[in-house]
Amino acid sequence: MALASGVRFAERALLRPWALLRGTTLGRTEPAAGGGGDGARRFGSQRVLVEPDAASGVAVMKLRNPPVNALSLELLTELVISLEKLENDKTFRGVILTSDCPRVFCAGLDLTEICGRNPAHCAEYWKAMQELWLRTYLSSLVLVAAINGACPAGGCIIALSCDCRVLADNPKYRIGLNETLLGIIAPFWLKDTYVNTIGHRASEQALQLGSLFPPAEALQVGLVDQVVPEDQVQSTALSEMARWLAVPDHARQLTKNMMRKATADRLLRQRDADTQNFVSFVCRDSIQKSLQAYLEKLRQRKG
Ligand SMILES: CCCCCCCCCCCCC/C=C/C(=O)SCCNC(=O)CCNC(=O)[C@H](O)C(C)(C)COP(=O)(O)OP(=O)(O)OC[C@H]1O[C@@H](n2cnc3c(N)ncnc32)[C@H](O)[C@@H]1OP(=O)(O)O
Repeated sequence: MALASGVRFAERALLRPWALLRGTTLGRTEPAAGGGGDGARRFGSQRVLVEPDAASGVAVMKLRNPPVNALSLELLTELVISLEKLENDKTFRGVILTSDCPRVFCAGLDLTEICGRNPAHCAEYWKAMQELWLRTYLSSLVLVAAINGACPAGGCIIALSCDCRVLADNPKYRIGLNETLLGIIAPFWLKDTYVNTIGHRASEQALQLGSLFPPAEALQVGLVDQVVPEDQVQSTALSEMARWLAVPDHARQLTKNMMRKATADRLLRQRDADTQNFVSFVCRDSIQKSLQAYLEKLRQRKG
């Protein structure tokens, strides 16, 4: 079949995630609350809850790594595996990605994974980050982010890797790439994703300033597609999903691939170098000090 040979090429180049899996409980299946048939059964892992609806071909994937859905190595691995499972099941055409943690969609990279860790651990962690981005960015499924909480840095990238973003209208739910404020730098593939979404000039400003946009500004700059009252985020995400699923899969998938492949290929061509850059950068004493200070500030700041 002609379908997305480029997507398949990219998928073949991706790591197998199983080796990363440590102490997770993937594959567990349990009846959804009030559910009966197969279409109502949910599955998932400790940190990712998947509620599949076979009738509509849409699954809701909830991040549940309290308190703030920081992207730990385990969460990254479980996300990759859950996504792969849905992609391999031809019943499913779309996924709504949302948070099971109150007030936070995803706090981004788990700073405890790169603070005071050895280079080998940082490298393993970064490879898992690359893997998740590649898989989501090139996913053949329609991905809609239902952003029901704060969405900084890596959380923003999760959202930007989706095809469409719906943000709850709450001034505390800010979204953007604030890396520079932590003294770190967004890698080129993250920058490319930003530019592809909001354009060069807006990215140049927002990346340097580490801007986190409140909902109205996020909508204005094009970081999100809709801002709706908090209690309408899920229903709006479902409506958006219906709009995207009204398009024939093969045409939509090939078009998505055409729009995104060059960006993903840039990372695929230099994954090892990107990992080495990341590791040598975050393992510098000065960067470790800034990250420690930021983490300490977060721990002291309550509310
Ligand atoms: C499926 C598709 C996926 C695609 C994915 C691709 C991924 C590719 C990613 C590539 C990313 C590369 C670059 C990324 C860089 C980063 O992400 S750096 C991290 C930046 N994050 C932040 O700056 C957010 C920091 N946190 C906050 O601002 C707030 O915590 C919050 C999110 C706004 C929530 O506030 P609140 O509800 O008030 O909670 P707090 O009290 O602040 O925090 C609770 C505890 O959680 C700890 N914590 C918070 N954030 C982090 C974190 N990022 N890492 C580790 N720990 C964190 C915080 O210290 C508190 O801890 P305790 O005091 O011990 O309870």
